[in-house]
Parts: sequence; structure tokens; C-alpha cells
Amino acid sequence: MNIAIIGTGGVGGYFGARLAQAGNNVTFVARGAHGKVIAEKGLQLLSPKGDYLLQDASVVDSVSRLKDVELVLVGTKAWQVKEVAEQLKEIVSERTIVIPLQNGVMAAKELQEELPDENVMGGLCNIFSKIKEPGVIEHMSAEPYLIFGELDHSISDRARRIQEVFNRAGIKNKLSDYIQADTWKKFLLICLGGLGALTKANYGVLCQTPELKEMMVKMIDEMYFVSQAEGVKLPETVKEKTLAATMSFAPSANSSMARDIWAGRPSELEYQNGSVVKLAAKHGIEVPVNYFIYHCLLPQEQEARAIFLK
Ligand SMILES: NC(=O)C1=CN([C@@H]2O[C@H](COP(=O)(O)OP(=O)(O)OC[C@H]3O[C@@H](n4cnc5c(N)ncnc54)[C@H](OP(=O)(O)O)[C@@H]3O)[C@@H](O)[C@H]2O)C=CC1
Ligand SMILES: CC(C)(CO)C(=O)C(=O)O
Repeated sequence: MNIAIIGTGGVGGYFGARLAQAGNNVTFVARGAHGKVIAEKGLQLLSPKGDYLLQDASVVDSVSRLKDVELVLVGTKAWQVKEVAEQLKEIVSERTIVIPLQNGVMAAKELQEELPDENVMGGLCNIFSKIKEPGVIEHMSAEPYLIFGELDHSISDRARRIQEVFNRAGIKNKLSDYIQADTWKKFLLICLGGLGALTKANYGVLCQTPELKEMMVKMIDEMYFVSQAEGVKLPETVKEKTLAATMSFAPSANSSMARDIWAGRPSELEYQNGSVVKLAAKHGIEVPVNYFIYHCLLPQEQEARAIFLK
């Protein structure tokens, strides 16, 4: 299959390398020093599931250079999806399927704002991975896992074909008949990372401190209400499952958003706790804990953006 990876970071780099390893024709969009090293030396994947050096990687520095793509995996940060959607408009054909892998609940909608609905599916992923240095992707832990599906809930032939491609590449995956629910389930979990970011606490401290655990319970309640108002049917049991998932993380683990905030980099705040606040306001729902976290973190987010995104 002709596949493009837009955003060759921890997520895009990992899944793209595995798809190329399985014999697919994968083109990576990667910019700057990272793109240069990949073009010269290949893409190096370090992983407990087996290292792999993709020699002669096909790499371009911009979406506009992609041709005849059947499957696009968008691996940028959530706040970069709008720009990618604009760029994709120029290169998609009726046989191109675009799957976003961002944390958050806005990516598919933002792609649909620029692209025909038929080009867009929903998606998400689980993995702990990062760019270790230019040209090198490090998968640290967690079984890499993709969930994807048609936004109209159908199990289409084209989705089955994509599943075959993931299966042949040994990528654990689920073809979902309700991708919005899967995306929201992950959203409930990742937004708890905002509390970790604010308190500078890892998941272990969040779970072991009764007052912080209580705040997480309140955050989950708030987000559950918002999901219902958005028309996403989640079972009530999702609340306790979300808390249990957080308790199952290594005590020293923290969220990617927290790591970005602590390092003073632009983060996905707007697309995590920020989305909860905005969607709640749309429905007239009070979300005091998410509101507090979002507004406490916002000044430093704005400062990071002023420095990095001039
Ligand atoms: N990493 C993880 O463990 C997990 C991440 N996620 C989610 O996956 C998403 C991606 O995260 P992650 O892989 O960590 O992010 P990274 O920052 O590692 O990678 C994003 C990459 O996208 C590139 N990029 C951005 N815009 C463009 C563009 N227009 N064209 C080409 N390349 C572009 C960036 O390059 P440049 O530097 O040139 O801008 C960067 O290399 C996020 O939503 C995250 O929350 C979900 C689960 C786990
Ligand atoms: C792995 C997990 C769920 C941890 O919060 C995540 O997606 C992230 O860090 O962005």
C-alpha cells in the first residue's frame, strides 16, 4: 500500500517504520535536521519489540510533494492538524484515506473541515515513544496499538483492507465501529495529565495522594458529562475504568503534555483540558476542576508559544 506519514515523530516514526518494514511503500514527511538525517542515513527505530534501521527511507520535506497516496497517518501534535489539513487538500484523491492519531477529540473534525468527508476516518494510538535525536525514534514502553474506524460507524471494505495492512505489519489494532467513543475514552484518561502538569506530579503521586485522586475523580465526572452532551454514548463504567487505567501506569510515568509543559515547550493544553472547557461552555456545563487547571497552565502555554512559534 502507498502510505504517507505526516509528522515523523514518536508516533508517526514508530508506526511508519513498522509499516515500511512489512514491505509497504511508505513516504515520511519530515523537516529540518530530522528529515536530513533520515534521507542520508535512514530512519532508525529503537524498540523493545526489536530495533530496525529503515535504509533508503523515502522522505520529503513537505506534504505538497506527496503523490498517489492511499493511506495517510497524521502523526503531528494536535495543534498542528489544522495546518496539515490545509496542505492535504492539494494532494488527496478519492482513494486517499486520512487517519489522525492525535490525543484529543478534535482532529477528525478539523480534517473534515478542509477535506471531503469520504477522505477522513477517526483514529488514535497507544504507545510511549519519542524522537531521541534527529533520525532516531525511540519506543520506550507499552504495546503499540492503533484504533481506527469510519466516522459513520460502518465496517467498510476499505477499513478492512487497512486492518490487513496493520496486521501484516504486526501492529496490534482494533477496527472500531464507534471510533468517537474510543477517542473519548482515551480523552478522559489523557486530560488527567493536566493535573500532573500543574502539580508537577507523576501518575504515582496523583494516585497515592487522596486529595489529588479525588480531583481526578471530579475531572472524570466533568468530562463524562461533556461527552454525554456531545452525544457520545459512553457507558458509566468508563469512569472507574479510566481511574483504574491511571492506577495501572508506572508510578514514575507522566503524560506527554506534562513533559512538554515542564520543558517550556508548546503543549496540547488547548486540545486537552482546553477542549473540555470549550465544549463544556458550548453546552452550559460547569467543569470547575478542568477550568482551574486550564487557566492556571494557560499563561505559561502562551509564553512557550511566543518563544517557539514566532
Ligand atoms: N509520543 C507518545 O508516546 C504518544 C503521543 N500521542 C499523541 O500523538 C500525537 C503525536 O505525538 P508525538 O509523536 O509524541 O509528537 P512529536 O512531537 O514527537 O512528533 C510530531 C512531528 O510532527 C512534525 N510536524 C508537525 N507539523 C508538520 C507538518 N506540517 N509537516 C510535516 N511534519 C510536521 C514535527 O516536526 P517539526 O519539529 O518539524 O515541527 C514532529 O516531528 C500527539 O497528539 C500526542 O498526544 C499519543 C499516544 C502516545
Ligand atoms: C500514554 C498516555 C496515555 C499517557 O498519559 C498518553 O497518551 C500521553 O502521554 O500522551
